[in-house]
Amino acid sequence: MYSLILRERSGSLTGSLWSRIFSRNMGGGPRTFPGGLNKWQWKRMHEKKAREKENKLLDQEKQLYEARIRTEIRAKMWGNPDSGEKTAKSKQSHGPMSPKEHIKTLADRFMKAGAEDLWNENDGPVKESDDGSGLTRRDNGRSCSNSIDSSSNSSIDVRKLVSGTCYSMGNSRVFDRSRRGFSSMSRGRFKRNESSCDEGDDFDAKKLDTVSPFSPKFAGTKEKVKSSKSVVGVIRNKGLFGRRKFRKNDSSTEEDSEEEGEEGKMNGWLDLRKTGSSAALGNHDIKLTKRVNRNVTDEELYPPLDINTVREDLSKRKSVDNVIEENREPHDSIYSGKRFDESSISPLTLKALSASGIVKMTRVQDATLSECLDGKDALVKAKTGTGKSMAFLLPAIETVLKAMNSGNGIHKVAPIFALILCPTRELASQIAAEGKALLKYHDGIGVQTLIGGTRFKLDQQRLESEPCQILIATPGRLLDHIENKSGLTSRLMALKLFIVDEADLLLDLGFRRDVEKIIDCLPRQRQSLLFSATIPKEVRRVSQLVLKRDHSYIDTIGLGCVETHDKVKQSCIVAPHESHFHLVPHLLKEHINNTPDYKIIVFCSTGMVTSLMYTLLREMKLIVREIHARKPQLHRTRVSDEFKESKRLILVTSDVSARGMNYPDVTLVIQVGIPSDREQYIHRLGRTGREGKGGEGLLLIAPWERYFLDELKDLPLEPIPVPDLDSRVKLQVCLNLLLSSA
Ligand SMILES: Nc1ncnc2c1ncn2[C@@H]1O[C@H](COP(=O)(O)OP(=O)(O)OP(=O)(O)O)[C@@H](O)[C@H]1O
Repeated sequence: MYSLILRERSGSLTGSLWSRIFSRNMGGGPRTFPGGLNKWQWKRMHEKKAREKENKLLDQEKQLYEARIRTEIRAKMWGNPDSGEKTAKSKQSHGPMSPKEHIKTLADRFMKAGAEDLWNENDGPVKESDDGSGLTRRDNGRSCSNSIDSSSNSSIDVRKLVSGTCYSMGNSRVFDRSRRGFSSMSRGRFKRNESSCDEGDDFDAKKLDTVSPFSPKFAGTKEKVKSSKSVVGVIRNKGLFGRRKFRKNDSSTEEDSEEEGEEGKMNGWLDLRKTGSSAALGNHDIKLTKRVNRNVTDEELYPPLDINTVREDLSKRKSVDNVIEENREPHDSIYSGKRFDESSISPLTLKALSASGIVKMTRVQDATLSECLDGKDALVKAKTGTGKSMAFLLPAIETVLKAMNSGNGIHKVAPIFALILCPTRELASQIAAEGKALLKYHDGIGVQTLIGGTRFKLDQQRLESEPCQILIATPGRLLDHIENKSGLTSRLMALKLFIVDEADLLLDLGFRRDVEKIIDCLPRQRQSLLFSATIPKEVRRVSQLVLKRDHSYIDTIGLGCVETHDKVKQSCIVAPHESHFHLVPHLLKEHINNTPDYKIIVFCSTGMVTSLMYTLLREMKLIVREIHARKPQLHRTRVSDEFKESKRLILVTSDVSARGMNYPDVTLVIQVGIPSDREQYIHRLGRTGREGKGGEGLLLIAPWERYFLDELKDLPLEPIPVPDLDSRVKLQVCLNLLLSSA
C-alpha cells in the first residue's frame, strides 16, 4: 500500500512544481531564480559562497602570517637579529604592510572577542609569567605543553611578539603546521586540531632558554649554539627547520630508531612520542611530545572565566562520539551512563520515569535532551529501538509545562503546544501511550491522536472535550482536520514544538506535500525536531523545509558506522521466487524449534501477499496474526496490542509495521522479497534487537532481486544456502496455497 502511495505521489511532482510551491510559500520577490531555485535557496547559496570566500581569505592570511613569523625568526636565529627587520623592511616595499604590522593586525584580529572558535580546546588562561620577565604565559591543559619542560611553562603572547618583547623560543608554538595552516600561538591557542604539529615544539626548552633567538641572552649564546654540534644538531634536525627529520620519523626506518635512540640519550629528549595524523596533515604534521611531570597549579586546573566560557562553548560542540567516549557504559551499550535525574526535566516527569523503572538515559536521549531543552532545532539520527520516542517526548512535555507556566497562558482557544507527526496509525497510538505514561503525574496535560481509520466527528469531539496540549497525528488525517476548518488551525497557532518522527519517510516525496501543507499552518516561531534511524543525504537537504538554518545535526551512529545493531545476526537466502512460500514455513518451524519464547515478524511486500502468507501459515497450524492496510483499524489495533503483549506468536505484516513499532522481544524478522529501499530494510530489521537486546534477521530474495544486496554491502549480511525442503512440507504448502486461493 505504502509503495503504491509512494509511487503514485512521487511521479507527479516535478522540480518546477516544487519551485512554485516554494515561491508561493515564501512570498514576495521573483518566484524562481536561475536553476529553478526559490528565493531562500538562492539566498542561502549566496551566503554559503560568501562564507567559503571569507574562510579562504582567512586561511590565506594565516598562512601568510605563519610564513612571515618563520622568516623573521629564521633571520634572527641565523644571522643578525636585525636581519629579520631588514627582510621585513625589504619586503615592505612590495606590500602595503610590514611583516610586523601584518602580524600585529592578525594577532589583534585573533585576540578579538568572537574569534574564540579559532582557538584550540587545550588553550589555557593568559597570564603574566612569574619569572618577572613580563612574558605572557598560557597554560595548556593537555598534550601541547607536554613537549615543553616544566621549568619553562611560559609561552609567547603574540601581542608581545609583535611588539618586540623578548620571549623564550622553547615555549613558543609559532609554527603550527596544521592542515588548515593555522598559526599556533602560545601552545596551541590557535591550533585548530590536536594532530597538528608545531615545529617549535621540538626544541629542548632548557637549552633553548639559552639559545632563544629572541632572548636577550641569544646574542651571547649564539656562538655557544654554533659551537655545540649536538645542540645545533637538535635544532637542525628537530627544530624549526627539521622537516626532513619528521619525514624520516614518519617512515619508521631503522635509521630512525637509531636517531631516536640518540635523541633518547640527549638531555630533555627522553620519552619522545609521535602523535598526529600524517594522513590528514601531511608528513610535517607529526607532533613529538615528551612526557614531563608538571606541577599543576590551581590556575591551570581552574582557569579564569573567559577561557572557561570558551571551553564551555567548545564542549557544547563536542561530537557525540566524544560524549560516548567519556561515558561509563560499555561501548556497545545503548545507554550513556547519565541518569535522568541529572537533567533538568521536571520532577513529576522524573517520578513517572522512575515509576516505569527508567533511570538511565540512552545515548540518543543524552545527546539530544540538553539541545532540545535549550529550544534548538535538531535533526537526530539514532539506531532503531534506542529510545528516540522518549528523546522527543520529554522535550515536548517540558515545552508544554513552560508554555503553560509562562504569562501567555490566556488563549481564546485551547492551545496545542506540541505537534508530533508520524507515518502510521499504530505508531501514533504507541507514542501517545508512551506520552501518557510520562504525563501520569501531570494533571491537566493531555496527549491525543489524530489518525486515519477513526470517525472524524468523534475525533473532533474528543479534541474539544479533553485536554490536548500534545497532539500526535498522521499527516493525512491531520490535514483533513485542518482543511475542514475544525478549529484545529487556530489551536495550532500557539504551537511551540513541532516534531517529525521517521522524518526521512515523511520528508520523502510520498508524504512531503502533506507535510508542507501542514507546515504552512504552523507558526514560524517554533522549535522543530526531526528524528529517524536513517537519514539519507537528500533528506538532510530537504530537512531545511522544517528546520532553521542553524539547527544541530545529532548523529549517535557516527559517519561510516554500521546502522544496524551488532547483536542482530543478519543473513540472506537467494532462492527462486516460487519456493518462497515453501521456505517461509520451513524457516519458521526451524526457529520455533530452537527458540522456545519465539516472537516472529514476517514482512511481505504488499497487503495481498501478506494476506496470502497469513492464510498459508494459519493452515499450517502456526499461531499467526496479520496486519496490513487492507484490514480495518480496529483489527489492526487489536492485533498490534496483542502482539506487544504476547510471546510465541507470528505476525505477518506489510510495511505498516516497519517503522517505529516497538514490539518487545522479537526474536526473528523475516523479510520476504526486497524492501522498497535500504532504509526500509534497516527499519524492518530494527523490529528485533531493541533496547540493546539480540535478535535475528533473514532476507529471502529471488535471484533477480540480488542487485539489492549491493545497497546493503556495508551491513554484516551473511549469505546462507537454501535449506533442503521436505517433500511432504512442499506438498502440504501447495495444497494449502490451492485452498487459500480458491
Ligand atoms: N532510557 C530508557 N531506559 C529504558 N528503556 C527505554 C529508555 N528509553 C526508551 N526505552 C524503551 O526502549 C524501547 C524502544 O524505544 P523507542 O520505540 O522509542 O525506540 P526508537 O529509537 O524510537 O525506535 P525506532 O527507530 O524503531 O522508532 C521502548 O520500549 C522504550 O520504552
